[in-house]
Amino acid sequence: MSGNWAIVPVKRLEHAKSRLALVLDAQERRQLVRAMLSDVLDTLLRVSQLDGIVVVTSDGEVSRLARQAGAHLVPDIREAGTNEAVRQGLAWLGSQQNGCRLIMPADIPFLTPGEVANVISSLRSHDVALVPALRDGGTNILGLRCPARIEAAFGEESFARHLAAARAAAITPAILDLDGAGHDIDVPTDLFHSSGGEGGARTRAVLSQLSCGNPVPVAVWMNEELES
Ligand SMILES: Nc1nc2c(ncn2[C@@H]2O[C@H](COP(=O)(O)OP(=O)(O)OP(=O)(O)O)[C@@H](O)[C@H]2O)c(=O)[nH]1
Ligand SMILES: O=C(O)[C@H](O)COP(=O)(O)O
Repeated sequence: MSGNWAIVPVKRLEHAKSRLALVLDAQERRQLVRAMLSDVLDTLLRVSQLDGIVVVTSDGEVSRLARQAGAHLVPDIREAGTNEAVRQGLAWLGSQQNGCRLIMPADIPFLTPGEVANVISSLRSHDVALVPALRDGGTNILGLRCPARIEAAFGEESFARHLAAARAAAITPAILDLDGAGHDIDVPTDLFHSSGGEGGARTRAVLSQLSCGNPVPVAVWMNEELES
């Protein structure tokens, strides 16, 4: 056993992707979150260096998806945001002296098995690994070698916060700029920038359907955005 685990916090579907409400209705947002989560779990299952995946959620549908994918479920009894959910996942795994924890949001569908393996490898020589979001100052993967020496600080500009926390602990983090893992889908323009490469089959299918099946709202938004 490697002691390497992934932790994926997922909020209730009815609250997910609120920043996409401008262009996608509730059903479309649910459909997109399900596709992205399924792509992330499929990718993680293909990483032989991982012992398992923990999904932290209070949503019944997400729980079913996670179980079908072979993930371990931790009920989110607090529903108090990403960092509290991560803490519940870390607590369930318990502290250990070997291995690592890879913490990531459910909205990075273009993640690849090779990228995950690279993050795990980097934690052989670093206590912390960070994969920045390509666009918004977020952290798309927080890697922690066990026992963890810094805490999750997800949220606005989280990459800078994780960097500062590492430095405060006299840690030089590994920083991995990754095309797949770095692309999260949060705001409407992210819907149009699906990166090339492998991964994200379900998400790409949903995105193409949304752009084909619902051109008006998105086109109107994009047009207004481009004109503003
Ligand atoms: N279990 C759990 N996961 C959460 C919670 N809040 C956020 N998350 C998850 O943490 C990750 C980052 O979440 P956010 O970016 O804040 O939420 P989002 O649904 O992706 O997007 P917005 O609603 O537009 O902010 C995503 O995987 C979320 O599903 C929570 O209270 N509980
Ligand atoms: O850095 C973070 O908080 C997570 O990656 C989520 O960021 P997001 O709100 O940009 O999805």
